[in-house]
Amino acid sequence: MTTRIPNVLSIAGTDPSGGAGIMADLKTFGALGAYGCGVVTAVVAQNTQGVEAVGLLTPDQVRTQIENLLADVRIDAIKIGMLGSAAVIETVADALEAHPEVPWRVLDPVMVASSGDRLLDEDAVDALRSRLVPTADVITPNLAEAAVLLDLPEPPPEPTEDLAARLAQLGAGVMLKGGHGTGDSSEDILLVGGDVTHLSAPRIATRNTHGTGCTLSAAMAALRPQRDGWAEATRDAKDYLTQALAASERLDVGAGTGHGPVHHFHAWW
Ligand SMILES: Nc1ncnc2c1ncn2[C@@H]1O[C@H](COP(=O)(O)OP(=O)(O)O)[C@@H](O)[C@H]1O
Ligand SMILES: Cc1ncc(COP(=O)(O)O)c(N)n1
Repeated sequence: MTTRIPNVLSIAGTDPSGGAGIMADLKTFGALGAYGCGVVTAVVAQNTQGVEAVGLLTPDQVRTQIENLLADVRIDAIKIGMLGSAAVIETVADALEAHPEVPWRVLDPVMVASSGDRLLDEDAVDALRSRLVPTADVITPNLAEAAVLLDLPEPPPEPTEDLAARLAQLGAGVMLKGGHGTGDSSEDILLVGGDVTHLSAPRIATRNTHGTGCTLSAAMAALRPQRDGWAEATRDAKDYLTQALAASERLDVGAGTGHGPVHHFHAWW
């Protein structure tokens, strides 16, 4: 645990509507006492209704941003979100392997937006699984992403310890998210270093779920340098997200027919 202000990096795609991607990550870092840095991987034209277009950056553009940043700024934790292509996945994996000094790494294996639009090339899943997952401390798949990573025919209905254990065999700790379940509570399972933690929060009745996964993984990265372990950091990250979901109705973003953002600054305004 550090007492200095942590510098936390998001490597992710953009969301001009500010609810997901690197925009959500930087808000989350700021709300949780971390200084935010950002490396853009993709320029995404999206709003609360869905994704209109995806423009991927080249591997060279991504590599140069990371190297230039790390040559100057001490980074205390990294959150990795949308990467888009196998080539960018390889680039980020190479960069992380070349910088073992960055202590904490959270990988959100972003594949599909909450609107259903694809954010990762289909042929990139192998690279994600074999190159990037083993460089992460914790991966944060939702149920659909867990099914893809494990080659299951369809998403399981709820997180289970067995599913989390199979994901952990890919080479990282696991925060298996149950936001797409149906019960009265939203249940997640954290499995790190063989320790299982069940995390439960009341399911909030809202359409404002755009960026929940981004916000959770960013909160984990922001809090890990400020807490004693992943269990404590993840519990506090989920509490922050639950409060941001509960306060989301106070915002007025989008036409109201899509999925609005959560309120990242619910504790301030
Ligand atoms: N309606 C909700 N009420 C409370 N928590 C939720 C709700 N929807 C999602 N969550 C929580 O948000 C986090 C992100 O989960 P999920 O929606 O499954 O991920 P993703 O955004 O990647 O699809 C998890 O901790 C999940 O439990
Ligand atoms: C650039 C970008 N990255 C990730 C998501 C997924 O968002 P969610 O957190 O709702 O799964 C998104 N919509 N856009």
